Formats: sequence, structure tokens, C-alpha cells
Amino acid sequence: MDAILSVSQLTGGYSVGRPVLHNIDFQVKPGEMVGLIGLNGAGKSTTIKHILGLLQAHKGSIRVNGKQLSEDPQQYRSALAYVPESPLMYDELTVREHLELTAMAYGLSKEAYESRRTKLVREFQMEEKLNGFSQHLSKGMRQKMMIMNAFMVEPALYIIDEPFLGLDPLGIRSLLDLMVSMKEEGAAILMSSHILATIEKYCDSYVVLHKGRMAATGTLEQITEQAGCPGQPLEDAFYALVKDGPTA
Ligand SMILES: Nc1ncnc2c1ncn2[C@@H]1O[C@H](COP(=O)(O)OP(=O)(O)OP(=O)(O)O)[C@@H](O)[C@H]1O
Repeated sequence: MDAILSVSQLTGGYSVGRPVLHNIDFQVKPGEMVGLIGLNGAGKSTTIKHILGLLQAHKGSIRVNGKQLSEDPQQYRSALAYVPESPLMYDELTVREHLELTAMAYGLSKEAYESRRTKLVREFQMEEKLNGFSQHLSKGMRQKMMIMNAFMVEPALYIIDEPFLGLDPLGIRSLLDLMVSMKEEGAAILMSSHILATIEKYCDSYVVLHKGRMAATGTLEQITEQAGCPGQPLEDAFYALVKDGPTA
């Protein structure tokens, strides 16, 4: 099956003379959830910024549904939704207005918007906050608002950056349930997280970044083999792969 996201031999970063990422190469297919893992500074957020088109590749390419951003920006952008690590929002808008804005930006019909909003607001127990200003939300509620915005779109590709921080256990469960159901409907999900015990239960495969390079990639079985600890948990394989310390 053709990949929804295809990152090919990506070298990139913040300035051309000093690449942060080197030859990153992986795919996310329909119905697949891929975990992007690595120590602080390994290059996870930088990889995500390249996928979102916020940074230019120095070498290599990124394709969404077979097209690079420059070939068809509209199609590229509308195929993906992003849940940021820290909430990006307009303080003076309500939760409802944020959701409306997203629905407009992605051209959702009124019916789709209303039925998805009702489901999401219920799932994340945000009924009472729907008409409240986003600046009055708690940290976890802000995160829930970002998640609701992304899931409202029901895109082909979800890019989710460390989503669990700040969420209560019910919120984490709701998010995981939603990811599973979108995946079952054929969505591709790329999620970065440090919570290895959780993602081990949900991801189909992993990309392990270390110092801006790929230390390993594949299913849990393949990763543990590459790390020299077959049959062990993801955390043990991860430790074996990155034990020479964080980014130099
Ligand atoms: N705006 C920036 N300008 C220059 N270098 C940056 C910038 N942001 C990050 N870096 C560098 O890029 C490298 C990779 O950082 P990145 O943010 O991608 O790591 P990460 O894997 O997401 O880490 P964390 O787990 O801490 O979020 C680090 O060496 C970091 O110092």
C-alpha cells in the first residue's frame, strides 16, 4: 500500500551549514501508527517541523500522498492535522470558536462540524468549557482543545507531538481510543513521545532518533533485534540504542 507520509533521505535543520538531521528515512502507511522516539534534542521536533513545512530540507524530500509541499501546498496541508507539544491558540477566542475556525479552514460541512464537535466535546468532557475563553482553560484542557481541533478534521495524516503531558488519565485514554479508531478507518499517525510503556502498546512501528540520525527503525521485534535485546520491552531496546548519552 502506498505511504501517506514518506520521508526520504532527509537532511535538514535550522541553518544550511549546520544540519541537525542526517538521512532520516521512514514511511507511515494508511492504518499505521508510528512512534518517533529519541532523547531530548535527538531531532523529533525538528523532523516534525520539516514535515509541516516550517523548515526546508537541505537534502532529500518529504511527500504526503505522493506530493511534496511545493508541488501542491493546498493538497499537502489539507491532508494533515497537527497536535503541537505546547498549545498554540488565540487567547481571546472561545473553545467553540477555535473549533469553528478549524472547520472553516478545512472546509468541513456544517453537519460534519456539528456532529464531530458534539462527539469530541463529550469524549473529552469539555461541555462546560465550550463557550469559555481559551485563556481561562487549565493546561490539560488547552491540550484537549488542540487535540479536538486536529481530530475534528479527520485528516489522512495526524502528526502528534508528545501529546500526553498535562492530560489526566481519562484524557489519555480518550486520546488513545480516538487514535485507534482513526487508524482503523485508515488514517496514518506519526506520534512522538517519551512515554515508551504507553506507545509500546499502541504503535505498529518506531523510528528511533539519536543525535539527529536514525538509530533503528521497524516493528518492536525488529527494533529489539537491532538493539541486541530480542524479546525485551521497547524501553530496554531504546536504552541500549541511546546509552552513549544525549545530543553532543
Ligand atoms: N530553533 C532552533 N534553532 C537552532 N537549533 C535548534 C532549534 N530548535 C532546536 N534546535 C536544535 O536541534 C536539535 C534537535 O532538537 P529537537 O527540538 O528536534 O529535539 P527533540 O528530539 O524534539 O527534543 P525534546 O525531546 O527535548 O523535545 C537540538 O540540538 C536543538 O538544540
